[in-house]
Amino acid sequence: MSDTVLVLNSGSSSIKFGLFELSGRDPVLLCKGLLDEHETTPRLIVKNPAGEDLFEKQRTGSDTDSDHLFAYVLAFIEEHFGERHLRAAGHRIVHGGPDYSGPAELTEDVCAKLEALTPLAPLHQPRCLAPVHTIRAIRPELRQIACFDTAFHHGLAPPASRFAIPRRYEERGLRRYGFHGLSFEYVAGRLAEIAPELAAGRTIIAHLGNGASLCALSNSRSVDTTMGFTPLDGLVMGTRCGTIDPGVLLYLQQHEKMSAEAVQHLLYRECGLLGVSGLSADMRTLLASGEAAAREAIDLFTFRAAQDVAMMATTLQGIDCLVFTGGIGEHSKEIRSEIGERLAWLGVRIDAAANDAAHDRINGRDSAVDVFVIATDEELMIARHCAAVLQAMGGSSD
Ligand SMILES: Nc1ncnc2c1ncn2[C@@H]1O[C@H](COP(=O)(O)OP(=O)(O)O)[C@@H](O)[C@H]1O
Ligand SMILES: CC(=O)OP(=O)(O)O
Ligand SMILES: [Mg+2]
Repeated sequence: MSDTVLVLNSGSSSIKFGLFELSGRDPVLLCKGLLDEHETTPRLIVKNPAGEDLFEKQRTGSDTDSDHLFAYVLAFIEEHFGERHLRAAGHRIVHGGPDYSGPAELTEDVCAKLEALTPLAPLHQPRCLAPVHTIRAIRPELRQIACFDTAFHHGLAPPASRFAIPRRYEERGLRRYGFHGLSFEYVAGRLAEIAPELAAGRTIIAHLGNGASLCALSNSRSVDTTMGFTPLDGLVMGTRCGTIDPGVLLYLQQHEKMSAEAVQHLLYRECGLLGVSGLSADMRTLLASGEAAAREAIDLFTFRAAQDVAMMATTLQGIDCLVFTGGIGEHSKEIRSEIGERLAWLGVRIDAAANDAAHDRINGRDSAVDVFVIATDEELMIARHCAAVLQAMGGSSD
């Protein structure tokens, strides 16, 4: 009887899951799915590893929240993969605070500690922790493991980790943590497989999805990143503002008389591509639109991404390799090309045909920088961490 692990990845715009078999050297995907939270027709979609539909469940009138869809995920696994032994549920937890440099078992105490970090990731933390409670209620004996977005950046040190505020606040945890670590860790691993000669070099990974951030890697380790204390910092995102003059927040509170809650809602949910375009947070919609405001939102997105690549390159004292990943980074040749053009002064040259094909290497022969497109796989990274945790705990099947 082979062992399996269920992986849940709750992002800001999607909830994905995967069931992995743990018998071999690397976890193998058995099925994957999506909890589509569309307002009127929320759905659970399950696919086989080839991407073909296996099952679909629409939430009905009596089903009031995502809990029901998680319960269906567990029931589906029991029905179709019940002969295997589900050993653990692994969760992407966006904020791990200062304490976690690796995965942790989700005991009640650990959950309470992570819940206390909600103000530092209000869009994500409750969504990440909700399935932990649901699964505990249905399968209290099932081991649950947290894999943190922040853990990959745990080695971040001053000055990269520091804000220019009085030291007493830093002692209370006000520092830069960084996020998207599971994605950066996976992509760094893939890059080392595709181009091992670059693993020791200076690499910048651009995770461009609904949330977006850059990571500067030296010797495959994170030395700087654009997200900070919260996943609000850095690049322009779907609905988040990214880096902003803190004076704007004071102005909104003092002169527009906005409450702290209203400012939080504005900065997390109404800014970014949505706020500037007035149209959509979805890059596909903006690229297809002929409206001037949509173009302006795209220009701001690529302008700020290129500016911050230069900032990361300063940390690294140069750049050998640039990697695009995330929904936009993997799928939009226009955005890759526009960011590449803004970085021409750094010697970046993207080859048009290779960029169209979007397969691994996309730089031209005359490029001073190696440029790649690598599809991220946060679920597989979580499954790998869980496999290591379970192995360290020993072969027992509890
Ligand atoms: N073909 C495409 N062209 C441009 N953008 C795309 C394409 N496919 C997906 N995207 C964009 O990717 C973003 C979502 O990224 P993703 O990484 O899946 O999100 P999440 O952060 O929720 O994991 C959306 O803005 C979406 O428009
Ligand atoms: C940390 C973060 O922004 O995650 P996501 O891209 O899933 O919103
Ligand atoms: Mg994501």
